[in-house]
Amino acid sequence: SKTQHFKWEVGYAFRSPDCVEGLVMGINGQFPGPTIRAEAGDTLHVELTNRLHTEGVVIHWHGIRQFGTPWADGTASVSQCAINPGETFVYRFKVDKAGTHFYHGHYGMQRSAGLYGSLIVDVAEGEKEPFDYDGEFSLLLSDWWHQSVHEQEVGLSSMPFRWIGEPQSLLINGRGQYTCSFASSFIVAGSNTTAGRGRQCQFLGHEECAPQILPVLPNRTYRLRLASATSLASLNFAVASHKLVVVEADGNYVQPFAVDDLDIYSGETYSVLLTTDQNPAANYFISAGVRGRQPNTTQALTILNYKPNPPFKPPPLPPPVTPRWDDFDRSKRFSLKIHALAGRSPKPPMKSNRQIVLLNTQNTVNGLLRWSINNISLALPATPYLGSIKFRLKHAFDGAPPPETFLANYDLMRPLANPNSTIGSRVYRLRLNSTVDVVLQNANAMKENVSEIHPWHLHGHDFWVLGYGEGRFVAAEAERHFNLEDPPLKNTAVVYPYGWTAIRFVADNPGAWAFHCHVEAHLHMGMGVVFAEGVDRVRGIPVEAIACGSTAKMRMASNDERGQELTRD
Ligand SMILES: O=C1O[C@H]([C@@H](O)CO)C(O)=C1O
Repeated sequence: SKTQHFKWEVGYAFRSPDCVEGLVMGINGQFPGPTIRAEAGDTLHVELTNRLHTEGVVIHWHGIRQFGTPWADGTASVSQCAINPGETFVYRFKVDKAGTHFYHGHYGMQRSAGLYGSLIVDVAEGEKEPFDYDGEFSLLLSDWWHQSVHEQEVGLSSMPFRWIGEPQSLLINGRGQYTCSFASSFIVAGSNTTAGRGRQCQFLGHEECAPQILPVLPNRTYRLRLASATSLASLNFAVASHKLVVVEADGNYVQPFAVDDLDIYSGETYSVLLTTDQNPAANYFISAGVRGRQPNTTQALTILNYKPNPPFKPPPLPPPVTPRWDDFDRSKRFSLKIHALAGRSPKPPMKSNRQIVLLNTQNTVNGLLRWSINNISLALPATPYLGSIKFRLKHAFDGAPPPETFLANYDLMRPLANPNSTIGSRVYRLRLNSTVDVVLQNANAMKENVSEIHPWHLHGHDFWVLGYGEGRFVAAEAERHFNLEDPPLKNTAVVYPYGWTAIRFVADNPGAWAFHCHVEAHLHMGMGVVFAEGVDRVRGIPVEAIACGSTAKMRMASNDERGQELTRD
């Protein structure tokens, strides 16, 4: 293993991700940011300088557990202070496990501004993956708005509320087409399958918004690494005429299974194997279309280009049809196909020490639309939790324990009679090395007969997905059906409308960790909680991570010396 050094500058640039010019947040002038390629066991040393003129920034390494380096998790207000314009923060951490990951901004809604990139970890030298392939491609999926992130943020916290709406475009590796389609000859009336804007794109290949084509040879097997950095969209991914064999989910091996298409939620990653066993005289469409919410966005397209066909040779067959957005039974069937690969992943403890039930509801707080968890809507404090817990700064956040469940007579199927909830900053304190079950319980939103889909992402840990269910989670009944045999290990899991999802994890990573809906707007509206375990054991928090809020004042009050010691202790 080795240490890899990167010098990155985050800044805005004019780009045309979907053929329409706007501002993107890039790294070293690149959008999406540079791909990091490492080997398991490597240490990454990323020197990040903020070249935004008036905003702080942080970068979260999604899927990396940050054992021993909780301050490098890159979550503003949780693991560190935002990096100020002109300042530099060094992210130094180990990538301990092979897998498909990505990185992204985690301050305000900066992920939506385009701050993301791929992070691929290969197996360590001498190790082997449990499958073979001849070549690979990384496809980072995202959604894109023409409205600025600032307008989006202000709209979400305005009265009257202004929802961000569905994205204008879907992007594959930062490329989409808003003004034209390169499958216009296949337009299906009334469907979002192909671009509604009938103009045919004329690409030479060098255009910023030209799709990145995947060149392949016949009769080979390719690994497609998919990662969804979307802000809102749940996606369905497919390659016309080709089967996809799922082998990895969120950086963990799964029991291989073949599908025609797969659902991928924001925050998830998958590897699929594709064999080029179709007629080699043709090219084939690759598509990603919206699922889970009523779509108003045309599907993202690129081409599987059988060599030696020209890259843009039009495929004779239409793009795959994205399954109906609200066919949730279909989505659930896919979720239930995912099992851990025997012998390659740890099994869950058979019992948990604690069960936390998290009910999500859409609420109003002083008339503003918010999301709440057990009736508390998360408002991140000015002082990051890691520092304020470590140094016992009592007034930096609400120290009361948050509720472990919700009222038994709560009607999940109706809008709240009283939609008021409160803003809060409480923390679930977990006993170090205890086994924790979390049940995500979905419910009706503000509008009747609406319950939305939410992908939840846990920082600092992988978790086992023990089960999904409909309606109210009833422990005695549900637990009998938990999968304790071969549940998949993941870091993101979806909770379906009016349903529940049960996960289990071991709180074995000293630090403060966010657990939240990965829909950017929903987190902004309060849809998250914070877990903390063993923080008193955390040693070596860099000064830069705590140079704000109450931890900064603490250091000044102690004339710097005690502060220095404290952070070194
Ligand atoms: O948080 C959300 O707000 C809107 C809608 O519920 C109210 O406009 C929407 O679709 C969300 O996901």
